Amino acid sequence: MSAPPASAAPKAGRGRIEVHNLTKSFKGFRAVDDLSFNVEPGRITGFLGPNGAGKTTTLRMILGLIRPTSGGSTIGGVPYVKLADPLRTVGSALEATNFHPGRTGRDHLRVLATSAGLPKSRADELLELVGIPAAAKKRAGGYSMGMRQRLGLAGALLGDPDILVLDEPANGLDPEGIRWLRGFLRHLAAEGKTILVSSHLLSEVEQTVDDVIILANGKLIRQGQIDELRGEPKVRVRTPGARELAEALTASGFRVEPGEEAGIVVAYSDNPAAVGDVAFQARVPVHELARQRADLEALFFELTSQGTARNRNLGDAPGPETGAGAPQDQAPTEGGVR
Ligand SMILES: Nc1ncnc2c1ncn2[C@@H]1O[C@H](COP(=O)(O)OP(=O)(O)OP(=O)(O)O)[C@@H](O)[C@H]1O
Repeated sequence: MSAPPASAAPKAGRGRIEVHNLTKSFKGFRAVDDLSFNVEPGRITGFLGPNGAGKTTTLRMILGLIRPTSGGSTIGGVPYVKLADPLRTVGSALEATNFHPGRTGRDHLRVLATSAGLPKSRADELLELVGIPAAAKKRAGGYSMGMRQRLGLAGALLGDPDILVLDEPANGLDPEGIRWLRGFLRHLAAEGKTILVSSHLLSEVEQTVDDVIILANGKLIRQGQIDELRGEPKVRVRTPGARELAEALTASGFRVEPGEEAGIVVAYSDNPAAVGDVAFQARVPVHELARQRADLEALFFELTSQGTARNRNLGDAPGPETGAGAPQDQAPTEGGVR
């Protein structure tokens, strides 16, 4: 019996991206090095790493735009280039600046819609959806970076795909735009879509993402839920009676550790009220009491800048050769929305 067509892939795994041992070398330089991870439906996954870590190269391989040197990736169990209906399966926005400057936003989307066999009316629907209906008649050359980002997102959503792959979608957005994007992606994830967004700043996406995949020098450094990265919840107390409070908290069953300076006690707890109650009962004055938030930016920096993760693009490790990749590195594009 012959294999079922791609569109008959089991629904449960339809939106999952699987990357296995993905490697890309440019003239001997390993831009992506034996990368394996999964991206799950209904969640927003941050694909993170400093400049040059290999994020865009990985996304381009997932989308069939360049050929891996070894390893591979699948979407719902099928490699991108074998998808029966790629535009209705995966939408992507890799380069927000890559629009014909003389073409209006509406025309840009209409061209994409026509080439994908979708009705032209999708163009106006999408411009409305991403909040730039007034940009329909304006030439893309006059768009702000934020408008280009939204137009890129509209292009990615044309085929109402189950999966969205967005490269640095928050770049160039103002705070209102970032907040809008966050809500928009959350809404799409709640509909069950798989959302993979890259960023070189964990702090930029920490309020947006459920899961993180962190890269440095082409290698996987960390993968998991963002809450795991934040670590155990803690409550930080500033008090002139640090020793007494630490003893009282320990006697009440809290695990404590000294703070970064004298007069600070840190209790492992997600319940500031309970910590405050112990201080009150022990008659210890409290000058400040608050949840201690993990400094994810510092953690990200630590994870991606130490030891072997030290950025190879900063000069003290073998770096990439200059110049564009050899022509044989480019795979034929399959009409993906970019
Ligand atoms: N076509 C190419 N030819 C040679 N080297 C390349 C090519 N494309 C990417 N590289 C190199 O591969 C490494 C990874 O680049 P990539 O663009 O994937 O990183 P990134 O994580 O997306 O970085 P950024 O956040 O700056 O966009 C870089 O050192 C880059 O110079």
